[in-house]
Amino acid sequence: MMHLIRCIVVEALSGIKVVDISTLFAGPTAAMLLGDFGADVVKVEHPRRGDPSRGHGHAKDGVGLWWKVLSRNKRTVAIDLSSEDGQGVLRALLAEADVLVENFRPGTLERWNLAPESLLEANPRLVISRVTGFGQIGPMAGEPGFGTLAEAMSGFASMTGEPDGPPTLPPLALADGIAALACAYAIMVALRARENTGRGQVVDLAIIEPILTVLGPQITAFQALGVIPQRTGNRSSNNSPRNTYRSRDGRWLAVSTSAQSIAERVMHLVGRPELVDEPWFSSGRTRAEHAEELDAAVGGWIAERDAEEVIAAFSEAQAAIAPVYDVSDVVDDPQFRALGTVLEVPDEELGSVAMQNVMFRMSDTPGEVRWAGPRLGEHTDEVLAEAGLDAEQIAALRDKGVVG
Ligand SMILES: CC(C)(COP(=O)(O)OP(=O)(O)OC[C@H]1O[C@@H](n2cnc3c(N)ncnc32)[C@H](O)[C@@H]1OP(=O)(O)O)[C@@H](O)C(=O)NCCC(=O)NCCSC(=O)C(=O)O
Repeated sequence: MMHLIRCIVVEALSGIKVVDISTLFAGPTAAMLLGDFGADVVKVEHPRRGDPSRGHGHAKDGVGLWWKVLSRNKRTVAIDLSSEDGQGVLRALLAEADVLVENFRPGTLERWNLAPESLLEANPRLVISRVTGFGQIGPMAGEPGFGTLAEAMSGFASMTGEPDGPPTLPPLALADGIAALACAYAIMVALRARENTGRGQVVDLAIIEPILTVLGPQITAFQALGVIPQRTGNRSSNNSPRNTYRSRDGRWLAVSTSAQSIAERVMHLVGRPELVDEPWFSSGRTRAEHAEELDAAVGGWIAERDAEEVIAAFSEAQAAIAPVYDVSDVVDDPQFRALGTVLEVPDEELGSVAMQNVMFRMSDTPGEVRWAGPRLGEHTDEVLAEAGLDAEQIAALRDKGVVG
């Protein structure tokens, strides 16, 4: 019997149907993370404009590459949600759905007669995840939001960069990515709650909040001690040596000594064991006050050796070091290769497309990238038929421009 069950349940989230009407990155990434583990994700796009992420970043042969990653494992349906007919089609899709992911500004779903209360009335088991910049309540609720604004408002940018330089934004959608992870987590929590209560619910996820979790104890330290984190470049206020250092052959290497044991091994390795006996060496925070001296010791030692020699010596000493990679190194790296991190996914439009694999390995119900982002409206007929519309109804909606 056990054997039979294991054969049938191959994917962790099979049987979970997700309707993703969100755009750009935070909401769609959350839906992608569910699709990676077997949820049936139906991505809804505007019939004429498509998702804006199709046009973001690099394109090959006119095909957006980010889209290929973001919409992997999803089926795509084009529905104009601003039309009454389109709203009816969405309601039909939601009748059998477990999860709705949306990221319109508060008020937009309501304006489209798709208020969460009415969706829950029709399907009380639905989990509705609302991703916004600032949340559903409060003075900024109605404002358009981007991850960039969250990186600014959370305190992240104020503590990032060189001490004498400007506040620094990351060159990627960092707060969106963090919000996406939180959103996927929130949905799993709500699905688990539904097992207890039998009811779905609304999740209010503001992009400005999950990044605070990553920022750690900054609020706690401020309230307790008045500490305001300052920009420290590559240094950390929590430990030292912690920096990037240049080897003799011109490569950059990153060292961290968050653990006391590692800090001690590093100083023995670089020939400065006496520093370990300094009273200030006994904690990361007090080591950080001596970053100048510690960086000079480690940086000087590394500068006299080639990177390969440095890495081998750190490994031998069981100290922590990593080369600073760019993506060309990532796709070539034996560790990532051993993990199967980089994947080639067959694709009708591009032949094949490389991307990062699912985020972690599971021994019994592993995730899988089954296909890359589909064409606009590729699965409209199939998905609407499953929702109970016949071919004539679909053709009529297509003629009106409601679906594509
Ligand atoms: C992304 C936004 C700033 C876009 O703001 P607005 O353009 O004012 O849109 P609204 O939310 O009010 O939604 C209405 C618009 O949705 C568009 N839209 C999208 N899909 C559809 C479909 N399927 N049907 C009809 N309309 C659609 C359409 O253009 C509507 O405009 P009309 O036709 O005029 O009605 C906002 O949605 C927002 O703050 N979202 C929450 C935070 C978020 O997820 N931000 C992006 C993260 S990515 C990021 O940070 C980054 O890229 O950087």
